[in-house]
Amino acid sequence: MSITRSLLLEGRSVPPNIPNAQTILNFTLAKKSERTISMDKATLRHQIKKKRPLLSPAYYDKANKIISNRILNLDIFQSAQTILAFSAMTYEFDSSILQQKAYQQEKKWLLPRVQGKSLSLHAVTPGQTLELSSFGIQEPSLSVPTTSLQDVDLIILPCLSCNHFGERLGYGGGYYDRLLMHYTGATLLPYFEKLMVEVIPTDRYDRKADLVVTEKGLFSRPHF
Ligand SMILES: Nc1nc2c(c(=O)[nH]1)N(C=O)[C@@H](CNc1ccc(C(=O)N[C@@H](CCC(=O)O)C(=O)O)cc1)CN2
Ligand SMILES: Nc1ncnc2c1ncn2[C@@H]1O[C@H](COP(=O)(O)OP(=O)(O)OP(=O)(O)O)[C@@H](O)[C@H]1O
Repeated sequence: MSITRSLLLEGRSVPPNIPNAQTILNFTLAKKSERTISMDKATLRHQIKKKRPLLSPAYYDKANKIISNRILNLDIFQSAQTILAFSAMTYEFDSSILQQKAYQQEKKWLLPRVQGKSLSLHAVTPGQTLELSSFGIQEPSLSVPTTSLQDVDLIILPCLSCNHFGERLGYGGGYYDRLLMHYTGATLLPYFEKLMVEVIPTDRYDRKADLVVTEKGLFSRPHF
């Protein structure tokens, strides 16, 4: 029985400023489950990081080429004028083939730079020198002009793992979750089938990618 109900049954008045016991319980359960989700994410990150080096360089190379070709054929890529991609770390999808094509088609190619808790978006030109960040990522230097998120037509997302529904697991910084909160355009998630899982732990901030592109095919998220 709730505290409120037992107070009422006893004929006592309920102080208006004390939260209902059920509310407190719900809050506690919600908090707990957020902690559980975050622990599940950490466990999955650990598992995937252990698995990545076991796959052959030939697998990554072949899958990367197939995925790149699939993306080059997509309307969403062909029509995008301004694309936000990322500089690949080891075992990540490498978008170099797409970048070359984008320049040939006079598209703007943006790379993110970590700025505290957020990402600034910089338009990089062919051959431009990048800087190694503290996370070990090649980033544009601060002096490279920034572009507003509103001008981005397509975001190519990085991940450590994902599923065919477009749910992604990143490195745990929450950078893309925060960025995507302010973005309404298209998102693509290129990834390797062998590092994907069926269930990705997600919290209320996680947003699904519109389209997952793997060496096996294209997977778009159901709209319901
Ligand atoms: N290529 C790439 N760039 C990106 C991201 C990403 O996931 N991939 N990010 C996505 O948000 C942002 C940077 N966020 C990051 C947050 C944490 C770690 C991290 O913990 N790195 C490990 C080592 C990584 C590895 O396994 O090689 C570390 O520093 O110990 C990396 C990136 C912006 N740029
Ligand atoms: N918009 C937001 N506002 C507040 N907290 C957020 C927001 N987005 C994510 N977070 C929090 O940031 C933390 C890291 O999030 P999460 O583990 O999902 O990162 P990730 O998706 O793996 O990383 P990334 O987005 O950088 O690839 C979580 O505690 C999450 O709840």
